[in-house]
Amino acid sequence: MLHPAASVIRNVRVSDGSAVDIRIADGVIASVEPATPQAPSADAGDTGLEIDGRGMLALPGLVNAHAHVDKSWWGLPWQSYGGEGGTDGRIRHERARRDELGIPSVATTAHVLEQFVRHGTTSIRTHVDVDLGVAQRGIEAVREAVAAYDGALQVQIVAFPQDGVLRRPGVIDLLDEAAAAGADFIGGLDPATIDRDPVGQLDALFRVAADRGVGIDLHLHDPAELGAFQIELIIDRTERFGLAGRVNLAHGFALAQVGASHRRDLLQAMAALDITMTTVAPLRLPQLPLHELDAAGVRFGFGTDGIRDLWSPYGTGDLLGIAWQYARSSSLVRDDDLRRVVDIATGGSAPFAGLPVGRIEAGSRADIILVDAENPMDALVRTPERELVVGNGRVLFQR
Ligand SMILES: O=c1cc[nH]c(=O)[nH]1
Repeated sequence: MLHPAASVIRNVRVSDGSAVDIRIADGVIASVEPATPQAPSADAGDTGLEIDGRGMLALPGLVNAHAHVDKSWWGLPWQSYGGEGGTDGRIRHERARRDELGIPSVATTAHVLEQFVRHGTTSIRTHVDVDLGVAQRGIEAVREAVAAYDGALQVQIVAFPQDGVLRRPGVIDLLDEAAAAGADFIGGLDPATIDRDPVGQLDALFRVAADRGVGIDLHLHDPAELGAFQIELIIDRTERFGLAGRVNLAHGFALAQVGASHRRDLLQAMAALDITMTTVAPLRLPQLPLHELDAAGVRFGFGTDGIRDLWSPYGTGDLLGIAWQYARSSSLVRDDDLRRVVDIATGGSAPFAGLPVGRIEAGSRADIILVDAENPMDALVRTPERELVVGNGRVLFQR
């Protein structure tokens, strides 16, 4: 894939409203200077493209902190959902149909990455199914699809036991193998309702993570008190296995469903161990409360979840759209809150994803998007098209 380098993006506005030129060298922002009237040359020259930003708003690249890039049918004809509901119903549907669709594959993963990129995502944490059917095949396909970006797209891999851990003997060994082979995290899934053995699943996962020196990023859909009980088990093990700062709770619906005082206790304990969260801002459920997470110091990021896959046909790959959904369904209207949501979406509070914080400032990785918007709040509430997407100083998409 040809992604030409950019040497300067002239005449863009940054979040304080000032007009600047952003100079880029070796994938990094070299300087942010007051805009000069100079006309850009269309020629890439030796150092890279000079791009006219036409007064648009520059934001750091979006961070998609919870994705499933391995399991989409994007690029294939429409696939009608024919499975049952619920987590286990969707798992069975996926396993019944993925082989006939050639999932996982490099080609379908490449389609998903392309959708993320054209919507401004430059960093991704993706869960990738590891189970008795596909073993490490999904991870291999994802690595190959990502390699086409030659470092312009940052991707972390979570080896994800979508089909369960203890109920499928052999899966824990596959997770161990994935961790030994370089997966950044191992995942887990509803230890109580999928394996029906929360202590057993969590002990097994924490042992592998501690032995292999990787983190844990665990899907927890289980609701209310059942979910909260498992969060307590996770907190306890994070401390005992010495994994502070390396554990993420994906979804964690329970946190928004238990009573305020129980939530406060959980958040305090999570913050003390830097247990982070990712949310896909589910429409039908209460959102993670922004002010309470911020007050406790629990960092969180947004994700798209899987898009157009055998779990659900929904999803466009627009992470800013997920941030919009979160803000809107949390009834956030004040500028400070809207700015904070944009800050989270652009990675301001997601270094937990092991990714550099996105900033439009000298020294930051040159992950930059341009949108035709007045300011970050306007960009969030209108989610305008992404006009330009630059990753690691290279032009990944231009409208
Ligand atoms: O467990 C889950 C949840 C959403 N999407 C998935 O692929 N798996």
